[in-house]
Amino acid sequence: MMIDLFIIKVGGNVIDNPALLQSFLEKFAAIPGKKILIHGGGKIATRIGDKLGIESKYVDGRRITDADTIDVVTMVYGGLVNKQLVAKLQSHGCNAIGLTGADANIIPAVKRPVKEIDYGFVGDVYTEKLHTGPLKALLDTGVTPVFAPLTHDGNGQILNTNADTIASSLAIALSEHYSVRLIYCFEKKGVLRDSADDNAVINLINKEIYQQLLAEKILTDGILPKLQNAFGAIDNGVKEVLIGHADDVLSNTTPKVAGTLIC
Ligand SMILES: Nc1ncnc2c1ncn2[C@@H]1O[C@H](COP(=O)(O)OP(=O)(O)O)[C@@H](O)[C@H]1O
Ligand SMILES: CC(=O)N[C@@H](CCC(=O)OP(=O)(O)O)C(=O)O
Repeated sequence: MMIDLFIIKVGGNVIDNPALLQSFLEKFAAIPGKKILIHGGGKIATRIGDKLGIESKYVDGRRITDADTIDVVTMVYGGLVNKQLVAKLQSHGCNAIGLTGADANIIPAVKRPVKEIDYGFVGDVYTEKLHTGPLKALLDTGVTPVFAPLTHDGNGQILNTNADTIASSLAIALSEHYSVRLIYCFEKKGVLRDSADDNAVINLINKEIYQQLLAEKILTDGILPKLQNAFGAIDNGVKEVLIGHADDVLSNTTPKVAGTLIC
């Protein structure tokens, strides 16, 4: 079956680079058919937190989100970044609508239980409880949903959820109705064998190669949640997952893909 829905995630390093963001959004707007954008913005939240005297801490690529931090990320992801992206997409002729996971109750989550680490107001998504109805309705009217990486607990609490996880959860839930290609866009050409060498792209990663790369400690920081989520998607019905450069987003919606294919 042909791919009939593209779910595309764009990370904070792209959003923070005006030239790269501009070219990414132009290309995203040019993708024909149904599509959803999920954005990060971790870098911007860190910078604005710094200005407010609120320090950022990460464990395994996830932000420790205390009471002050959840306010910062709600403002930055749900406000500044989301609305700027929507306005820019509108200027490129893409009829975008900005959402968080709380809107239309699309992404319910639970506050991550405290084990060795207290992540604070970080939400783990209930993939099986996602409400895809409102999204299908928007897609059917030609509107393009743009998600901030925020979820909610149903009791009035906004939660911070890694944007890669939001993207894979939406891709899994929507795979029931569509044939989905999930594309992670960032500022590198793919998963690299040597993170200092931008051209050392690994074209294909299966579970065996993934285990080897983990053992060799080639994967660190933000690439870890990306790959965990990519495999989670593949294992749960998503047809195709790609990790590639933001500039390659348009070609990555065609059969001629660039970057790292996860299988
Ligand atoms: N082997 C690797 N290949 C590519 N990127 C890597 C690798 N190891 C670590 N990284 C780092 O992971 C980062 C991507 O994660 P992150 O900064 O969270 O991106 P995003 O905001 O797009 O999700 C890259 O910018 C890079 O610095
Ligand atoms: C829980 C958690 O870590 N949430 C992320 C959400 C933003 C994000 O994922 O942004 P990037 O895609 O730009 O990294 C954070 O606050 O950093």
